[in-house]
Amino acid sequence: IIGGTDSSPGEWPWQVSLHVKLSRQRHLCGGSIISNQWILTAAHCFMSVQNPNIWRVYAGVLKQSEINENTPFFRVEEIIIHPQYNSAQTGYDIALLKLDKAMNFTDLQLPICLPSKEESSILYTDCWVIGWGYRKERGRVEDILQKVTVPLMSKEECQARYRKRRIDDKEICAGYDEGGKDACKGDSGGPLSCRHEEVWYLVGITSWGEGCARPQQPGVYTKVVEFSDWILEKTT
Ligand SMILES: O=C1CSc2cc(C(=O)N[C@@H](Cc3ccccc3)C(=O)NCCc3cc(Cl)ccc3-n3cnnn3)ccc2N1
Repeated sequence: IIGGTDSSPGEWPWQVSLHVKLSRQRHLCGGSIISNQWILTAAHCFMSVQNPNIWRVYAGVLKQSEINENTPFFRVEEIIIHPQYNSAQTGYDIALLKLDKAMNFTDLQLPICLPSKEESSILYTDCWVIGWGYRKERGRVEDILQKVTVPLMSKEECQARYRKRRIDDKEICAGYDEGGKDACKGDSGGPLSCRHEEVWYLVGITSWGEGCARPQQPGVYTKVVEFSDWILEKTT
């Protein structure tokens, strides 16, 4: 996260850290708890590692330094990547992880609401992107979960910023024309969370951008409301 600040314990209880354990173990992506057995994240996280057995899901953590060989984690029973996914820049950057067992909800691990199609006309004005990603383009994974507020922008404005690309109806952009606040490497798969009338909704999944926090290069997120049928089909 560029231009953000430290989160507090329990501030974002739906945020999880997805680790890959090969010879070493490391945080690779963020994700969001949407039920006691399902995590929503980005499809691109799995392009090099599709084997469910090497993934570890850490919930209820604020700091990466809380994670060690004794920290409890969930194993992944199934990885469901959207069938139309090709690359982050061409959309459908969404995946579901089925946990090997249902988690107990606590103050530190709770699900976030999925936006419903009926409410897709809501203009969200209080949106935050969070993660343990880099604080600058050439950085490193951060210890304390970072948060930054970013304004949503229209598809037309976003398309004007990305002339060489086609911004899909199932993508949503957020950021500042002057740059300075954005997601970055290590944040992908995590939530773009928006609060509306005291309830938090999972509006976006951190997907791609041209550099991090550059002027007129907003972050591009998978627009979750466009996939509610797919999510319901796969998780019920
Ligand atoms: O221990 C380490 C050090 S190396 C490392 C790299 C990455 C990484 O590149 N992540 C990518 C995605 C990815 C994940 C898995 C495999 C390959 C790539 C990412 O987050 N990418 C974020 C994409 C992004 C989204 C928005 Cl909304 C705005 C700007 C950007 N960025 C543009 N340039 N950098 N970030 C993630 C974890 C890592 N852990």
